[in-house]
Amino acid sequence: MNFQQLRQQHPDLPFSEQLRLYSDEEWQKIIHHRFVNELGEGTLANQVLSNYLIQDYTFVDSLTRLVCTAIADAPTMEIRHVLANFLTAITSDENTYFIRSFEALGVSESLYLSPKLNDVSLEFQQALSDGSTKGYAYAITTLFVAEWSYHTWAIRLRGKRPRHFYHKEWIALHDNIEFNAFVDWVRKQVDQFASQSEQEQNALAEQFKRLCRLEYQFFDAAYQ
Ligand SMILES: Cc1ncc(CO)c(N)n1
Repeated sequence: MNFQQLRQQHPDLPFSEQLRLYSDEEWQKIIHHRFVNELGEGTLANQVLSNYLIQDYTFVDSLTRLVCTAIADAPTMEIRHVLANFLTAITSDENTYFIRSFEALGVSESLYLSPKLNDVSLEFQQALSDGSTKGYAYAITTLFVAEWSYHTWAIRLRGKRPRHFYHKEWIALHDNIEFNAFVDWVRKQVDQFASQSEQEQNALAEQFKRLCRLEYQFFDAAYQ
């Protein structure tokens, strides 16, 4: 089924939910990934988490660039303000999480500042960079996959109390009042893209699916 057929079958769903449904198979693989389960149980091996965080530190670097271009392309000052606040969060609280975790896990600065990127990370960089060159809607939809998927698995882990701070805080960074409000806001932005042309909608749906696939492959890669 193509994206327009899916929209016709589910005309009452918000655009964000239509996008998600179009990529449901990939989406479920992210939310129920072994990595997520082990994070919640606190049984994730340090080696796996180290592999993941080393790659993810470069992902977050690319993500900050994407947010910068979304700010530049944003249609209003109010939108710039919300995105700038998010940029502050990922360059402060989230950044210090990485640095403290690298220290606790014994990952040296030379390793996390000049890592050897795996294939999924390289593809992710390309997808994020594509996401930042095609205008506001494309950039926001790209950001949306990353934040909404992490938000969704973090909510799923509510009530889990892993012992180590590097497990606990990675969940808390994706389930807290400010972050949840931000994800809600992004979702409402995306819902407005229902008014774009069919051709643009289809491009957003394909980008959404491509990113969902990369998200679970990114988890897979931490085990290799
Ligand atoms: C790969 C990946 N996707 C999403 C997020 C959430 O920002 C992250 N930190 N890493």
